[in-house]
Amino acid sequence: MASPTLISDTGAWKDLKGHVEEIKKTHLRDLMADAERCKSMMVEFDGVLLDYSRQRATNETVDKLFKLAEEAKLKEKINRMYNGEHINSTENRSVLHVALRASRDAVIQSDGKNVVPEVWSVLDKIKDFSERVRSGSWVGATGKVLKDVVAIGIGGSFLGPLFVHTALQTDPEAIKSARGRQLRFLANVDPIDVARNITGLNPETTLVVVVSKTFTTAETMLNARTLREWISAALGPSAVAKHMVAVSTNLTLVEKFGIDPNNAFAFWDWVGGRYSVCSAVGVFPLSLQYGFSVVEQFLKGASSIDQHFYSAPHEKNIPVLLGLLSIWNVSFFGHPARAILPYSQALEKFAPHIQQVSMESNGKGVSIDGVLLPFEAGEIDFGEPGTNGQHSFYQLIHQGRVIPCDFIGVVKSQQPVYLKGEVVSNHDELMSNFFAQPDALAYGKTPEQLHKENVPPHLIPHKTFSGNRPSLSLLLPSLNAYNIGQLLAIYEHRIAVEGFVWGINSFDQWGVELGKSLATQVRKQLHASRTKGEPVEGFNFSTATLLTRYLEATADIPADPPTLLPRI
Ligand SMILES: O=P(O)(O)OC[C@H]1O[C@](O)(CO)[C@@H](O)[C@@H]1O
Repeated sequence: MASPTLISDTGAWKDLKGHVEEIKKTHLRDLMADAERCKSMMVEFDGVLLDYSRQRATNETVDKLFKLAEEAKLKEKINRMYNGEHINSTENRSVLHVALRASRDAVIQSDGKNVVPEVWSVLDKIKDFSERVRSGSWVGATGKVLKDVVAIGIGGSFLGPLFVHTALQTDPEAIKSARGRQLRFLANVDPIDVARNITGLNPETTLVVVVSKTFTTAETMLNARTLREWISAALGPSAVAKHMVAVSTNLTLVEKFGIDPNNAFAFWDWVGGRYSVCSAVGVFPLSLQYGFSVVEQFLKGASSIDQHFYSAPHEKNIPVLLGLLSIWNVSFFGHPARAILPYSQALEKFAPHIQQVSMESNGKGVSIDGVLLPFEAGEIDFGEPGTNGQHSFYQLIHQGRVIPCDFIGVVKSQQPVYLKGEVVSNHDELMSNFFAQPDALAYGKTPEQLHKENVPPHLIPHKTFSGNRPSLSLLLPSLNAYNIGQLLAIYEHRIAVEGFVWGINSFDQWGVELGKSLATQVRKQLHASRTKGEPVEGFNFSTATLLTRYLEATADIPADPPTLLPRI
């Protein structure tokens, strides 16, 4: 008999469908009472501790999930990824972000060629160039040191680097090496983002890095042309060569744009945009800001998890366990969302980055073979650092919808504060919440408990918490560059595990294309209406009405306006 195409046709999937009905009869209050069970649900690797005992799962559930992984050929798929096979079949590409952080002597093949030497030749170039800028041996057109950097890019060419930058900004070692320097990110095509990013900057001391895998992304290219104009207007067109550099896979378009390809940092089509933070996309701007040695630690942290993911058995493999538990929550419990709740302000841009990695990867409607999925894949990711989230959306998580939560805690704060006479340190105060929230979700509060506390009867329904709400906790030893790399790789691989088991292609993103092509049609219409007075045509009633209103209300804009840059 031919093997089934869809994972939902397998015996393991059907078995879990039946098993979840049994698990629904249990309560986390009871499951948590079994210390042996809890002990078996703690896994540690390289200082990172995962506790998944607050999942609505038993050891039997986990065994059944491993069977599902077997049916999905998870290990084979992981091996195929590391072996450089073209697992991104709709784009006919290998998926080798692990090669970006492999050690210099590693061998990772793509299309019959070891890609590691190329990776390291770009890393060496980044090290050299960033040291020249930081030391002042590469200066701007007027001879001034380039102390500020604006990185232009969007999506994967922005969110990962922003996450890492935000996390490093308060790390003591990174602070020392960034002293006197600024790194900003211009992503949105909204001119307000341009205004915000150039405010307070002097073109004479600014280096602009255009980051785009394709070098065709409309938002990035318009922002690049805008900042090229900002530099030329202040320093003359010849200054662009000293003040603009690029990161791309498309060096031909980089040169066409007017950037010397010698000042461009390459990466490769086997690096997906949302998996590119460890390529020059992140490493170059971050090295300019923090120095290469700090960024190298970040790469090492990611590499440590890469090796763990590749070699650890499923029961000890943190990304595998996380991925399977997500599948359990999404596909069997039917929970559509996941909250990412780092108890560290330094991780405030982690959830926005994971939103893209997860939702662009796994938000798919067909299997990798193009068969319509009879189940929902992907989940809605959102999150905020604790404790801010507690004062925002936790009400819904505690008493409204069930949202599986990832609690991420850090043992040692980057910036400890102790106040004499306070009961606990500021970090202990933060961590008290990290430890308390998962139990509040798991145990809840019963009407009986409330009666005992003399709560007035009419308030009892309002103050009752059903509990039985799943979460997991990840505890990191600290939050230095190495740990940040670990955290990134854990989530990247977890998301790959989910996609491998669902049987989808987690490495393409056709879903973003339709919006792009419709925007092209609107752009053409706006140009024709503004320059030739052409009426709005070819749109439905709603869009035509809105477009007409927009054009009429801005009819005073000349057809060919002079260059105008923000002045704030
Ligand atoms: O780096 P580029 O080519 O400018 O693309 C930016 C982003 O656009 C997308 O293609 C769609 O959002 C992402 O996958 C990618 O990270």
